Amino acid sequence: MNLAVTDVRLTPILVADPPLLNTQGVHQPYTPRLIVEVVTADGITGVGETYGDAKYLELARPFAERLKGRQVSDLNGLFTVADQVAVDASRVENAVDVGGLRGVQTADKLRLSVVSGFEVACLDALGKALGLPVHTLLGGKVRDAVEYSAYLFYKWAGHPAGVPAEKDDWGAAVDPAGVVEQARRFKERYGFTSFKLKGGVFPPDEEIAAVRALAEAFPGHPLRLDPNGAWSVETSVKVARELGEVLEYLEDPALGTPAMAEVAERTGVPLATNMCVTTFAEIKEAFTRGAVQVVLSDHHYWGGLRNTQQLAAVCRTFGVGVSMHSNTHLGISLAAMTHVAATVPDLHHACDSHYPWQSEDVLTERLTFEGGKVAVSDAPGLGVELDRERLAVLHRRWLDDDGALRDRDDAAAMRIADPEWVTPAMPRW
Ligand SMILES: O=C([O-])C(=O)C[C@H](O)[C@@H](O)C(=O)[O-]
Ligand SMILES: [Mg+2]
Repeated sequence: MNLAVTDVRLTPILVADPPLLNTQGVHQPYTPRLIVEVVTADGITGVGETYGDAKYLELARPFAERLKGRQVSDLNGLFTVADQVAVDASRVENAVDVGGLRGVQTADKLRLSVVSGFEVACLDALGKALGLPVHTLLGGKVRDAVEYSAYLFYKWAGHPAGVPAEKDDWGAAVDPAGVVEQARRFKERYGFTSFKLKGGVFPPDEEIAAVRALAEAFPGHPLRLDPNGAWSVETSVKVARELGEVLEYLEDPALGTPAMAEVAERTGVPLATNMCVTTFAEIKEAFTRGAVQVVLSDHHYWGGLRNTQQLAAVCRTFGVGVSMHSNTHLGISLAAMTHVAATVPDLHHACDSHYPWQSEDVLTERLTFEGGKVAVSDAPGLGVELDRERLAVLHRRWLDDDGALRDRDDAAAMRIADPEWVTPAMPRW
């Protein structure tokens, strides 16, 4: 068996995205992703996926060159390769990514996001070479299916008139009734029983009303609200007190560890985060101050599946829960999340996934949710197959773009509907 990497293919693509609202603005009609393929000397191809914005591509290209000749089994070596890839200082100057939706932005974190795409591709190739599923390479699954939550968004029925976009059949959701209707559809279509509402879009009282409406429509179902740090400590405390009884947890109500610690202390409502703890370096302060009770790992920016397992071990040590965060992603990443989540013993919260919002994929067969769960594949590797024709179509879209969509910019998309829109200063409320 020859596990040497002989070729690496990087394919940036643009995938359709509905007009989902968040505190920064609204999703653009197409969003960038990067598909990574690693080919071994034996002709086995492994696939991975990560962010596709220009700054990730810039790093992925020299990374791919350095990977050639290395073994797909040399997973630790991926971090050595990452250290050799220079990050342009201007890429980390703003200190936050996508207006903070992915937490702090550092050179290391950019590198880790790139590593994750290659790590998943190497694990897929290694698993195919050995005839073993990725979860076995990670030590073995402890469950046969992974539970996901419905990721509810306030949304418009369509992107602004005149903007080229794909249509979606979810309709609008801009008030409590719309949110409940969306949740019903999520339940009907996928069987989800946990619901997360992306907040920070409307004044807190409107979002409180939406969560109350969900609690009434789905009694006993776990509910979460995530305003992406849009609230002050006082507002967070008020919302936490009003919704404490019905929330499984409140996600990133306020920005930063000190603010989160104060909210946690004053309310006792469990707080989750994918914003204030996004790197190992941020753990110590947050955990010792009791600022977060659940860390939402994202294998993309934590540096892959094995780093996610390490994060889970640290969380376990401190008695902090762990679950999975999601940005827009395709089936390769859902498969990767499912494999790693299957190996985490104490996963007590349904994971987040944007996947139901993605009508397009690069797989021959979409992954499916049954009863809100994705079955853990026992096929070699990730258990997914790339659809080259679809990949080519979505890559063509990326090639044809003038650059406006190659970097995610929710504020720019919002300005098309509202030319006065400026990214809100935080806290917004
Ligand atoms: O849980 C979160 O904070 C996210 O999923 C961040 C995402 O960027 C989400 O807000 C989005 O896609 O609008
Ligand atoms: Mg979040």
